[in-house]
Amino acid sequence: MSDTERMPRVRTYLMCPPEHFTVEYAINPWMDTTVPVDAALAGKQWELLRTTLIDLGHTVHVLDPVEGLPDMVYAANGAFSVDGRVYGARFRHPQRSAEAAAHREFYTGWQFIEPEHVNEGEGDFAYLPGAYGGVILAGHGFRTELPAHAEAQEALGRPVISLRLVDPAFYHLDTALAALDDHNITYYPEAFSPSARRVLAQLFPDAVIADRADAEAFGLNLVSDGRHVILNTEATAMGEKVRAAGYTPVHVELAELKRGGGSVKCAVAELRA
Ligand SMILES: CN(C)C(=N)NCCC[C@H](N)C(=O)O
Repeated sequence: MSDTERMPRVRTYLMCPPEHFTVEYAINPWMDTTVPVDAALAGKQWELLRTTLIDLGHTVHVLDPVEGLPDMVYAANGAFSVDGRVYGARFRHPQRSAEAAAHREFYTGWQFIEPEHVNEGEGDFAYLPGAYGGVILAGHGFRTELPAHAEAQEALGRPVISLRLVDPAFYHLDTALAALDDHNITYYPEAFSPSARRVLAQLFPDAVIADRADAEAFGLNLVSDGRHVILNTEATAMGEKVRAAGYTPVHVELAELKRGGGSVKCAVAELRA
């Protein structure tokens, strides 16, 4: 399919500025507490991501950052919304647990479902409205626990496909898989268990397949509006792969946020009213 045939869909997003961003604890393999973070640079890169989304025609809401919650910039982890219903997050690590309340407050007026099980919002859940009548892909193995998948299905009324992650470097689903549009995905197969790989190959035969270098460059941690695929500047090869599949890559420098173990997608939650 050529680039001109891909139709973008206007989105509404939620982001949280890295005002209090530091790497003062290590809860994933990417975090190194011995190298100081350049907070000013992180702020500039975050702002460029925000304005890129706005320039593409999308709406970006901003969540107030809370002092003492340095990972709050990864706004995708705070909840997961589908058609006006919001399944709240419950963080695996105590360092992040207070973020859930800040997100809950943001969703005042939405139908909010309080979770019983550990889950890290859009970090481990992706929604494809055009695939199989609307399907949720869900990761488990490192952060989100398996019973949260059934809880999300009950809360959101959409089938949830459970996918087991097996490589600690790719500890959230959104480090290893992304929705490119309403019905297709890109993913790095080796991040998943053999059974999960079979499930993905069966459900998404036209998926764009990424390799380890793409995943390590956080090239799968992307945000797509169905046409424009926003990914970090390091992920050049991944950009070419999505271009070959008919999408338009838009690269944004986000190196400072990688220091906390995240990139574009982690910093952006989609609000599906
Ligand atoms: C793509 N990823 C991994 C995310 N969705 N979130 C990033 C979370 C980073 C944070 N330091 C943590 O380890 O929780």
